[in-house]
Amino acid sequence: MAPLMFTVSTSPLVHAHSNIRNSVFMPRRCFGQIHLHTTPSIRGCSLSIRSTSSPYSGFTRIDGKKEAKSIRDEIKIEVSRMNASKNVVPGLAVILVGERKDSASYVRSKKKACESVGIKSVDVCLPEDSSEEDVLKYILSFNEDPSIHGILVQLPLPSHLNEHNIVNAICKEKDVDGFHPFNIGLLAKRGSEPDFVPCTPKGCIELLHRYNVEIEGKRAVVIGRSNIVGMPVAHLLQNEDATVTTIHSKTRNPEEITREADILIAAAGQPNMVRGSWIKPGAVVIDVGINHVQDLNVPSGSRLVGDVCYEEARKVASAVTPVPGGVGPMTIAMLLSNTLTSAKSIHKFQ
Ligand SMILES: NC(=O)C1=CN([C@@H]2O[C@H](COP(=O)(O)OP(=O)(O)OC[C@H]3O[C@@H](n4cnc5c(N)ncnc54)[C@H](OP(=O)(O)O)[C@@H]3O)[C@@H](O)[C@H]2O)C=CC1
Ligand SMILES: Nc1nc(=O)c2c([nH]1)NC[C@@H]1CN(c3ccc(C(=O)N[C@@H](CCC(=O)O)C(=O)O)cc3)C=[N+]21
Ligand SMILES: [Mg+2]
Repeated sequence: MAPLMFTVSTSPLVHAHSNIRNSVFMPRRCFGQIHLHTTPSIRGCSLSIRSTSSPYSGFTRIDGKKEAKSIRDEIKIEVSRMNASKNVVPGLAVILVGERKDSASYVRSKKKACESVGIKSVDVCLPEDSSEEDVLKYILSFNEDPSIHGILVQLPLPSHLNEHNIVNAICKEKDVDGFHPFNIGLLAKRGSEPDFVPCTPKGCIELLHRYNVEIEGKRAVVIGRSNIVGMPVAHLLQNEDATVTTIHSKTRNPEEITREADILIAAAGQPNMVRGSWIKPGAVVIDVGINHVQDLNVPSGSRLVGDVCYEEARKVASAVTPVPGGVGPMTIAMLLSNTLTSAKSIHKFQ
């Protein structure tokens, strides 16, 4: 644990406009570490909903693309430091089954990101009708392969495959997605830390840290309870002493619950579900959703939107992540970070 050593204003409420990017309070090198927050930068305020114009002169667009770039720059330095000292190149294996276009595109982004920091990436693309044995064969060989430090099986898998059996086969030392029951168990268990935290949830928390958003004692609401995002991000927030409520598809009147949130994380996969009126004024909103919606005004015929109606949210919230350019790039940066951590741990490099 490496608490930050900044001594800063102890005023409990600081206006959002003091939450400037590039602020001297911005923690550096904070991925994969645990922070002590002494800078409550985003102002909490009354519950009355103002949906006309922003009460904050300092609305912040949380720039995940920029933060991810700076994390990659640091990872690149660490990768070369490790290579110089141990003659080891971290290696990530990605297994893709089937031909989903979105999955293939994430796999390409991961490969490109690996190249940009000097991590070796090995991709295996298997046909849609692969058997469980086919997939397990690759996992078992990567488990044994000393040049591979991280193994990721792109989800969702084709429906005839048992996700549970496949994810469990990844050895826990190379579980850079943090989806193995061992790591999920440690995440959920109080007083223990998992070896790997799932990348998207870790990216969300990292953004909150980097923008000096106070979490302790705040009300956090998570929309979604999936194994990939909703469930682990709720655990992470609770571990940081937020009071956490989870909303799912059976929740009644979700907007009444989201309006109480100081920190709102939307991961439902429902385009523009979160309207301005769902948001408490001054709240910080993290939009995980990646939804392709039809737009005949653009050449591709479709456009990427989040779960949050950004144009409405920016008038009410103090800070919002955009889609694209918010959580997505952070997810990939956290994957690189987890792969580096794994390689360091396997090769006993500090
Ligand atoms: N930016 C990134 O890096 C990533 C983005 N994503 C995106 O995040 C979104 C969520 O992904 P994922 O968690 O995998 O999705 P899932 O479909 O696995 O889970 C969605 C969750 O949202 C809940 N939900 C769905 N509709 C509603 C609704 N109308 N009201 C309340 N809750 C609802 C579901 O409830 P129930 O449990 O009851 O079914 C479920 O818990 C998707 O858009 C996905 O593309 C995902 C991973 C990474
Ligand atoms: N085992 C596994 N691990 C995952 O981490 C995993 C997965 N399976 N299955 C699918 C989801 C989704 N996911 C994303 C990664 C990057 C972006 C990303 O970079 N998005 C860009 C835009 C991308 C675009 O333009 O399409 C952005 O938001 O700016 C999005 C989504 C990882 N996932
Ligand atoms: Mg724990």
